Amino acid sequence: MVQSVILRLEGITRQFSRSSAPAVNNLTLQLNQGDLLGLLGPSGCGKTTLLRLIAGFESPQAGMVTMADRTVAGAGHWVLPEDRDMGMVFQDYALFPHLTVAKNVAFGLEKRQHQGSRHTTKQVKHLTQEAIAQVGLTGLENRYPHELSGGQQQRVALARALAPQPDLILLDEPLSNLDSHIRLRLRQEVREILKATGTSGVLVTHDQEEALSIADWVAVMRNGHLEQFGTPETIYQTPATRFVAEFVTQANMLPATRKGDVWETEIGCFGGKWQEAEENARIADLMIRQEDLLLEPSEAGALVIRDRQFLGREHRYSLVCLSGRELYARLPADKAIPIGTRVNVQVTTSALQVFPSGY
Ligand SMILES: Nc1ncnc2c1ncn2[C@@H]1O[C@H](COP(=O)(O)OP(=O)(O)OP(=O)(O)O)[C@@H](O)[C@H]1O
Repeated sequence: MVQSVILRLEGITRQFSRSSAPAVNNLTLQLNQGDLLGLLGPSGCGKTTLLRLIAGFESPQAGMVTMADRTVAGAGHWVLPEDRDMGMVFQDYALFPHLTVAKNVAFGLEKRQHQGSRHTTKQVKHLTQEAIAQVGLTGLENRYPHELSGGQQQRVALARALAPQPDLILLDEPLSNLDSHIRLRLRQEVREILKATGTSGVLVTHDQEEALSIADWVAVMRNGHLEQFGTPETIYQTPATRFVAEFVTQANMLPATRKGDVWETEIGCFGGKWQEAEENARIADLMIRQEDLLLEPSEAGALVIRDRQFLGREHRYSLVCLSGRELYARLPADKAIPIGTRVNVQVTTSALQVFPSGY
């Protein structure tokens, strides 16, 4: 089945002032109908600006935004936000406190009705009820926002965005105001709701776990440009740059020097089959993911366990090398190695990735 493209960004640039670097710099990507894209990156990398460019709250100085074959910005075109077929969900819910759940959800539909939309009052009622049911809030239609939990309020915001059945939903850090256990549950639900309704989505987040766990595609941004675009699996397993490796996988990075066929580090030498660029490099950082470090207690061990955190299924160990460098390892929680134990480490060579210096 050929999927149609719902969103295309081509060479989008937005610079707020001449003296500052572009907040979004020559960015190109596309999203297929029904897919969910996670925009991920550290604070200030341009995620929100990019979302606002898609929404039409900002206009690009260069490039084009196309939504379902309609150019909405660039190349002489400009479509106002309210005329783009999209819904928005914000971090702070942005509900009207004096309106009930049903009235909040119906708001966009009624506003469109006043602007001459095709919906009859009966249809507005039906679409409202349907959206409320989709987010699991049937029965709470007459409550006011202050009578709902944060998670429920965010569901109302989602229902309000879904009710007009938009092509695309834009979600700006929708879960970051919620407690962690509600956040975990709701993020799965948001994905399920979008999938069940066939709605495409763009979700801004600075939380790598959130992006990897719910998005079909992840765009990692840095200083306004796209650092890597790929599936969560690709981003996690083969980060394109050292930045992606550190930011997304929170992997350990170990300085290494090439000695013949192996890379020498302060915790041992590692051999393997390297890429050509890696073969030619003399100095590099080796990426070792936390879950790929195996610990073997040994009195002559080169590392010491400084601390241990219990994370449920696993322990996260902080290890100190002789140089004082700190590394992290995650191991199944069935066996706890005491703090203070000296250990050696083993790494599956196939799990290593080399980032030549200056890469
Ligand atoms: N209206 C504006 N005027 C001037 N500069 C702006 C404006 N909006 C954003 N910026 C700047 O553009 C850059 C990108 O900001 P943006 O809010 O898009 O980043 P972000 O990745 O969403 O960050 P955060 O996660 O902290 O929200 C920042 O340097 C910011 O200061």
